[in-house]
Amino acid sequence: MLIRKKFGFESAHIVRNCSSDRCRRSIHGHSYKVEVLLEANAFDNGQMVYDFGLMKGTIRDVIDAFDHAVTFWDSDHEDYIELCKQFSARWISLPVSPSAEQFSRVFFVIIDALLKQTIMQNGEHDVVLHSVIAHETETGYAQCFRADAYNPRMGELKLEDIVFSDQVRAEWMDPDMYERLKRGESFTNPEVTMQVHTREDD
Ligand SMILES: Nc1nc2c(c(=O)[nH]1)N=C([C@H](O)[C@H](O)COP(=O)(O)OP(=O)(O)OP(=O)(O)O)CN2
Repeated sequence: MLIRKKFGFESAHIVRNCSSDRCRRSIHGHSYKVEVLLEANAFDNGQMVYDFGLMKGTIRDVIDAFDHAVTFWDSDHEDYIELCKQFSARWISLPVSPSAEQFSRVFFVIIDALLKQTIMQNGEHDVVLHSVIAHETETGYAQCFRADAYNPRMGELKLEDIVFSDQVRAEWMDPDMYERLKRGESFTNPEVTMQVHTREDD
């Protein structure tokens, strides 16, 4: 069975070398929607694949990192990268260009690692990431499946090559979360989560 949880963030970028002129050489922003699809063949103690509330921990933090941030390709012009860092406290550097396709791959690789390193507490069974959908606009989206995430022909995505600015990390529940993820440390789920409403929950 599949479950799907939707998140949102507002972010700015340029996508170099694409066909759309407005997109390739002008900084512009989108109200992104990201759908995270999880899969399992059995239920937890609450007869769920995975409690939606649990997805509002590290998974939400990683997606929210991109909110009110500028995301750039680390192969972009060095002057542009320098200006992004100088004039935006919140920035993310990616080893790939920030197209909808690459956003969906970036989220897949990070969330996949998070899930693999999460110690479940409520009888969850073999919960795996099925896919990630990144909606760039109301009409355009990309969906990344496992084979896409780890496909070197689409660009190699290593956790250590994705860099979050100091301000982004400072706003996480655990500012050390991404460093812990890269070190392969475990994340233990809370036994109970407290309800915190977000726009997407309404
Ligand atoms: N396959 C992709 N195509 C395009 C991407 C992308 O990430 N993957 N990105 C862009 C630009 O970022 C652009 O801003 C969005 O393009 P588009 O969908 O054409 O945007 P509109 O605002 O014009 O959307 P409409 O709903 O069609 O008005 C370009 N292409």
